[in-house]
Amino acid sequence: MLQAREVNACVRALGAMSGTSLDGVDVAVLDTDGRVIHGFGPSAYRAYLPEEQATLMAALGHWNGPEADAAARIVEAAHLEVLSGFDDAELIGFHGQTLAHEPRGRGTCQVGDGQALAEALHTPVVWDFRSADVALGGEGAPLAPFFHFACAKWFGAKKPVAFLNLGGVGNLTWVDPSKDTAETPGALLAFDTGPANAPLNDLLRQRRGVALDEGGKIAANGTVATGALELFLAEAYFGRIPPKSLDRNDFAEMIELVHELSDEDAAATMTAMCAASVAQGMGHCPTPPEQVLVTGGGRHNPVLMQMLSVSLECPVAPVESVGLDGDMLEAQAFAYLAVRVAKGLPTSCPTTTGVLALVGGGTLSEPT
Ligand SMILES: Nc1ncnc2c1ncn2[C@@H]1O[C@H](COP(=O)(O)OP(=O)(O)OP(=O)(O)O)[C@@H](O)[C@H]1O
Ligand SMILES: CC(=O)N[C@H]1[C@@H]2OC[C@@H](O2)[C@@H](O)[C@@H]1O[C@H](C)C(=O)O
Repeated sequence: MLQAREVNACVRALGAMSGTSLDGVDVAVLDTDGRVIHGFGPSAYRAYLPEEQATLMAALGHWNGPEADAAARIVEAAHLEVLSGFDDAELIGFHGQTLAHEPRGRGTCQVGDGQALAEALHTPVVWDFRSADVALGGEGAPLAPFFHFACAKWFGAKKPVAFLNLGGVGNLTWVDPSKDTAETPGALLAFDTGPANAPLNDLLRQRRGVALDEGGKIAANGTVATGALELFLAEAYFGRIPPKSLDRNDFAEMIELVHELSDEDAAATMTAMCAASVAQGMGHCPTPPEQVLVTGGGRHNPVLMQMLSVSLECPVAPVESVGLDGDMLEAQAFAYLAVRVAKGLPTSCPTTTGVLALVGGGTLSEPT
């Protein structure tokens, strides 16, 4: 019987995240009772090979069929490889790879079989974190907010702060740590801000065969096209009241807005689009946060960080400034959420996903 089910037990959990930028699998150990963070453990990263990444890319938008199956096998093999390097986890939180996300339509689809991983690793696995939330009327995303609340408590925040994740898609969590728990009404507000790095990555892959604008060097030599930026901000998504979420490719057509621009101007404009969507989203925060703590790969881009600093009305800093690891925060989040699921605790609430009631999303698969 999994010790995690004992209410007060601290569990050594391993979280695994394969995000929308499709670059690889992040894995991190977290010690937690599902409420309080007791400690952070080792972490690892397993990049997808170019041919694996191409298969994952081709599977985006496929809810099932051969493309989705091929993606699932890659996701399972990559996770097995990296998770096998850890031998003392009592529980694994396995997010899988999102191929499609349409919470108000067909649902949400993360591929990778958690039961197969539980068997291969001889360890219980929590997976399929998003379906229960969507079934109860929620967006199914973002799910990291309850962990963000625990992080704010962990570093001793006393006033509201915001966590901003800049991966393929951007998401913001406003946290009031003076409230007792994440479940307390008014403690959290969360939503996807807009596209973050994915559209620029896709543009540069098409035009230059490179995966990203390393260090923002291409954008640094460009000029922002204000007309394209204004057209982007006129998208209906930005007028929607949160909670709200996005699929990776919901803004794929924004490449059209920059298609006549040079690589440098297009990169500068797309970087500005990311920053401007965050600035627009900040207006939804119940009170201005004391600071915005940036996590995810976008914090490695100084041009993006500078644009955020200029356009937000509060200090902006990477999460490392409060002792957290911005490359592993999402993996740690799914370790945390796995423990909550095992203990029957909720993982989302009306103000994080728009779900009708507190819901604990996830399937617990024990090895047979
Ligand atoms: N040194 C860097 N310079 C510029 N951009 C970077 C750098 N490092 C990472 N990035 C950007 O961050 C992306 C990866 O971010 P991250 O790993 O947080 O995404 P993800 O977790 O896959 O996405 P999501 O959070 O949407 O699921 C890269 O694809 C790239 O666009
Ligand atoms: C459907 C889906 O996979 N959404 C991801 C994606 O990547 C960032 C943003 O969009 C966020 O909503 C979510 O991931 C993070 C880990 C979350 O659920 O908090």
